[in-house]
Amino acid sequence: MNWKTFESVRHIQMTNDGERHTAVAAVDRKGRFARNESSFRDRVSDIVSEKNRYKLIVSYACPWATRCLSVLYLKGLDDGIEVDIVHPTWQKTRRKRGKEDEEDTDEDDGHAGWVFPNENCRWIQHLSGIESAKFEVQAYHTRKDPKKTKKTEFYSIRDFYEEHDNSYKGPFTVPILYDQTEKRIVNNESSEIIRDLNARFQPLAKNATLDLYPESKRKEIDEMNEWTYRAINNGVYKCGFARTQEAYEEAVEELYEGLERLESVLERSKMKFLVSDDEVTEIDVRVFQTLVRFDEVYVVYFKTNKKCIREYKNISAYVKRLYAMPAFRKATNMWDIKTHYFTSHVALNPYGIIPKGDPSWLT
Ligand SMILES: N[C@@H](CCC(=O)N[C@@H](CS)C(=O)NCC(=O)O)C(=O)O
Repeated sequence: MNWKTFESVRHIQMTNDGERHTAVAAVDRKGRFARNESSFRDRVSDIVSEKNRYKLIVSYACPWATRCLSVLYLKGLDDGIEVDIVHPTWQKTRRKRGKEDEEDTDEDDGHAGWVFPNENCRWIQHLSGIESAKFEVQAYHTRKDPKKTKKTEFYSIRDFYEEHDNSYKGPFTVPILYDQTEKRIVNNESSEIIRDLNARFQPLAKNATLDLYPESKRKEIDEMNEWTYRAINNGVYKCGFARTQEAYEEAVEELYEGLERLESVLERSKMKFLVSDDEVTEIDVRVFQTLVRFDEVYVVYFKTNKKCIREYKNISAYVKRLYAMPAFRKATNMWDIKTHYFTSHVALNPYGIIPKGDPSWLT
């Protein structure tokens, strides 16, 4: 066990004392998880026809990022917008000045977050330093074309934020929509990125006729976005990152009320998707990402164990229906999902053991 590294990372994951921090530390005085507002909120104002001017930086593990990835695949934008994928296990994000090798991280900097390993790096070590706790690096996790960024190379997601604003203290989150011409973060808020992917890249979209936010359904989608975000998408995090029994119980109650409500919406409507029988919309994309992770991760890790998704008749059939669609399937990588949650927060799972689970019900 490397106690020095472990302690510095644990400290920063548990406190919010003005140092660079992660979302895990965002709690209020009552121990309730209080998510930070996203900070980069420019929108893509013109219609984009230039290939690979923008890139989307994601983790397969993150439900907010894979929202964007599903939309990118649904719209057929995979040849028009580049995608960079980070490794799911958080690492120290600051390397010693002048050192190229990511093993050489700055011991005095406790921040841990998303990184792109070198292409010759085969394993990522758990931050506990325990020898046996190491996680494979796939080619898709490795560092991407350095010429497209302002600095000579980027190692961590934090590097992208600090290129943009060196005084920014985090959290250094994905997804990021990055402008490769202006070399800047345009937006880091998934609910806005999916709207821009839906509407602003039409000349590059192979499936431009699909409208995920159609005029006639906007009111219904907005209304559903509100309660599903509060109770379900953000609700699982409020359960998992709660620091008092009271905060946890409040969050669990709200979460399961939300799931019962979703179950009855699907029971009553008998439609294939949430607000339409023939076309998927953004509400399906948003809700799916939480539901598909629920039984494999949240039930154990976030203590949302009153009921599994596979026990809900209508919700489980709905998740399976979406999972059968290539755009959803391609954006779902269960290895990255499980590896991230169980190996990144040293304060919550110090040994990085990944529970077995069984996602076979999805197919
Ligand atoms: N509001 C953001 C939330 C994104 C977010 O919380 N991403 C998490 C991963 S699931 C992250 O990157 N966290 C990094 C950190 O906390 O340091 C969005 O919806 O885009």
